[in-house]
Amino acid sequence: MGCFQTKKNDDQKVALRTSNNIDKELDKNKKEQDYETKILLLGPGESGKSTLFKQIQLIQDREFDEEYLQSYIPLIRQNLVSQMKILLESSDRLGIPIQKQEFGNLIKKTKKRLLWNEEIATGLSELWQDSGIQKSLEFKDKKFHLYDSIEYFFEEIDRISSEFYLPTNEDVLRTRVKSIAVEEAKFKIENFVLNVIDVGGQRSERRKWIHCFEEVSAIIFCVSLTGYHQTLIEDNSVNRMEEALNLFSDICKSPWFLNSSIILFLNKNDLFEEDIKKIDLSVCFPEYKGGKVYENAIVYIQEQFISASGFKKNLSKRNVYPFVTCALNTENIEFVIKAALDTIMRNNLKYYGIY
Ligand SMILES: Nc1nc2c(ncn2[C@@H]2O[C@H](COP(=O)(O)OP(=O)(O)OP(=O)(O)O)[C@@H](O)[C@H]2O)c(=O)[nH]1
Ligand SMILES: [Mg+2]
Repeated sequence: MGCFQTKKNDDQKVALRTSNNIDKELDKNKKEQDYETKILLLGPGESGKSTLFKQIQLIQDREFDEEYLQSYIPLIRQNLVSQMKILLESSDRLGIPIQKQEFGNLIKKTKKRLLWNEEIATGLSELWQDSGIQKSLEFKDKKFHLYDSIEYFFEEIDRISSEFYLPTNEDVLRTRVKSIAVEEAKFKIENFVLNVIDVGGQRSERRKWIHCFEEVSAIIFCVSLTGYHQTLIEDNSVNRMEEALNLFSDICKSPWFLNSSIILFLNKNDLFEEDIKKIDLSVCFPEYKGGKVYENAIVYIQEQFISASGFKKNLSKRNVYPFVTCALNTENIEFVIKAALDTIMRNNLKYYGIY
């Protein structure tokens, strides 16, 4: 017993000494040099990677410039049109009648981007209030999928329709544009120079991922917490969280990332907090018995991802570093990004033999 006790104390002393040395090295690095790191944002479609990319830009610059904000006007208006089209087509399929049929037909027929004008804005606003459309909304996620922020944008449609409209930061963060190209940018946050790479997460986009796999310091793997009750856009027989778990497992086991820190962002916490009150996590994990209790559900999901990583607790040198995030919340993201950067730097010092 005594012997074990002494051994444990020795281990603790070594761990403490190593940790203190790393702290000193971090302080030294912080004072002396910029620290370059390559961060790859991975995860399935709609998990929040591009939103995070925009937030990192915002953390660096503190605001988006006017030209950038303006570039979002057509995208936001197109989000409104495309989502109304889905609502109208779904109402037809569900046999739910719409009052404003004529304008509805015009929206359903649009193939290309609509030229935005007052008539379109008023028509969309009236359609949104149509009792048929409101009824169809009740079937969201069960019979069809809509962008997460579409309710927010429809509620703001008067502001968005104004000829003087300039999107806010929140509008930009909430806009949905599916990534179909790899986007790469350098950011400076404190004394870190981050080379951040954002890729498309839908299945058809993942073949491009391998081109970014070399010399990655860290992966930030994004998962939408709401995926537990949603299916994929690409294949509506597959649950989103199951897809995320499989993908995460492949990434953690990949020989490309043996020296990379694996940071997990359990994202869309704001939506999850609401959803978990209504939909039990057991719809995705039948063995889950924690009920509709937020804390139980988060812990359970986190455990599933740690287990999928294959990193054995106390046996493996590798860890998953999980964070619960809301990518729309700049303060939250600034906090977790800085914590993640600290983790990445500590791991790099360990891997490259400084400690
Ligand atoms: N409410 C809420 N919405 C979020 C959050 N994170 C992202 N979104 C929204 O979710 C949608 C999808 O986010 P994206 O950042 O485009 O997702 P992505 O992972 O880049 O998707 P792909 O490019 O298809 O791989 C956008 O409309 C975002 O505004 C979040 O934490 N909360
Ligand atoms: Mg994207």
